[in-house]
Amino acid sequence: MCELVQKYNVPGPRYTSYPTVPYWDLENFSGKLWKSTVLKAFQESPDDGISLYIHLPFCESMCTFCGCHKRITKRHELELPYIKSVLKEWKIYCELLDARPVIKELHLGGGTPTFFSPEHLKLLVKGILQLGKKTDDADFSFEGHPNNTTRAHLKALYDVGFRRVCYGVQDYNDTVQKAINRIQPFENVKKVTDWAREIGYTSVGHDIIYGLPFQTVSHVEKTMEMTQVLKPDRIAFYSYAHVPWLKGNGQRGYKESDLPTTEAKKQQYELGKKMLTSFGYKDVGMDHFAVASDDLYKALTKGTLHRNFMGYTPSKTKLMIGLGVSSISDSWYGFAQNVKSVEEYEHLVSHGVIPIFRGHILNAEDQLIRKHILNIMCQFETSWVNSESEIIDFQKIIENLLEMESDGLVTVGPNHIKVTEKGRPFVRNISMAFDLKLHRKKPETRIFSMTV
Ligand SMILES: C=Cc1c2[nH]c(c1C)Cc1[nH]c(c(CCC(=O)O)c1C)Cc1[nH]c(c(C)c1CCC(=O)O)Cc1[nH]c(c(C)c1C=C)C2
Ligand SMILES: C[C@H]1O[C@@H](n2cnc3c(N)ncnc32)[C@H](O)[C@@H]1O
Ligand code: MET
Ligand code: SF4
Repeated sequence: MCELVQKYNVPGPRYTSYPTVPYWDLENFSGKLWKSTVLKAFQESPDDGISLYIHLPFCESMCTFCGCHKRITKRHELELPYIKSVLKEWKIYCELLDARPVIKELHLGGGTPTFFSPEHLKLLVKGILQLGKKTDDADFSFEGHPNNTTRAHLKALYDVGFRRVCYGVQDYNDTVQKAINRIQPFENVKKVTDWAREIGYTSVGHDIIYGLPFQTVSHVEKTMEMTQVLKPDRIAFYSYAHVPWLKGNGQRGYKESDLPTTEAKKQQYELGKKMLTSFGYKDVGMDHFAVASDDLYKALTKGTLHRNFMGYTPSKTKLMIGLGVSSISDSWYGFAQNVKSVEEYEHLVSHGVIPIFRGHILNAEDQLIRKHILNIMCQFETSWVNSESEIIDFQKIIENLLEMESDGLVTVGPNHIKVTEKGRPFVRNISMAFDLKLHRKKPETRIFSMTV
């Protein structure tokens, strides 16, 4: 296993989209094309509903491991203008659609949604629901910071339909917490987890990371033991993505030599996974574990599991609109990303403009490859019919997989590929075999995190 880890630990995309952002064809993209794909996806899926992601970028202090798009500030007077802008952006989209949108999924991410006051968050969600309506089985969720989520936040969001929350835990060890500038005692996580359950949330998630600076196998062991005490319904167990070259990201306060080696990181993953399994958690897909009764695991068994910019979700909607700075939207036929600066964002929406700055329209090849990568990431297998060979070169893909086949990570049939149990930690590498854009043009600079 160790040799495999060394061998396959290469830079690679996380495939929250295909094509991945660095491979978007910016020249053949326009706001006009984008709007036409949004409308098409909307009209083609009247019954599925749409997904909304809202990015709330502010945080009071900078965690140095964090790869998310955020703005560090203590100026809470920024809250209201930002929320008004998000509602304006939503209005622009609603005017484009020819019917009242039905919302299947709503996720508040960040940054720190709980930076905002409960009143402002309620105002935001009520404003969204004024122009749209919820499906009966809607999944409304948010990311809560254990250090500043209050009972009032949980209650306010519960009242407007939220039933799922995830908290950033990362690691409970003091040395690790100091290194990532995030002092967060167990008591805080316990308090917010208990409150959520008392109020009636049906799914509480914890995010845990391995491979953090100064983190050891025994820190992971201890963090898992403490996690078991609180019994979260879902656990995201992420590999630390070291991407210090991303602009505005604070990954500096520690040295590369403070990070665990590839081998140590793999041991942390193996132990974490073993412990989670022994506690009764099910492995859902890359990075995700859940109790058997959680919707995410049920989706895996039903074959409806889907992956988008939010990570894994229980079902697919054709249209996902991302509101707020840096958010990415997915219209099935295209992707578009919003501008990253708060000022520019607020300026654009105040002029009635959809605030995107780049995007990609999928051609027939992209759509097929995306389908297969989604199958690999969500169902751990994929198959194709002969007519697809006219559009993509499966021989090339099979060639790319030969070495992984001989290492026992996949089985390859004439028109079927299946990830083995041993191959599961390598789904990113296996997906890379399908990424014809990556094979045609290898990146010249570092853009992706390591796959292990
Ligand atoms: C709450 C924080 C977010 C996490 N993922 C996203 C958010 C908002 C959404 C997201 N993730 C990526 C993109 C692509 C945009 C881009 O500019 O490349 C978006 C919109 C990809 C990504 N995420 C992480 C990295 C390092 C990258 C880019 C490079 C790569 O594919 O490796 C880090 C990271 N962010 C989040 C997680 C869980 C995570 C790493 C495990 C959360
Ligand atoms: C939303 C969740 O994303 C995870 N997260 C944020 N940045 C990184 C990173 N660089 N590597 C791995 N996980 C990360 C945290 O666990 C957070 O809670
Ligand atoms: N900002 C929150 C936290 O750190 C939510 C997860 S990170 C985007 O806990
Ligand atoms: S981990 Fe959460 S609180 Fe910390 S900087 Fe990132 S978004 Fe902000």
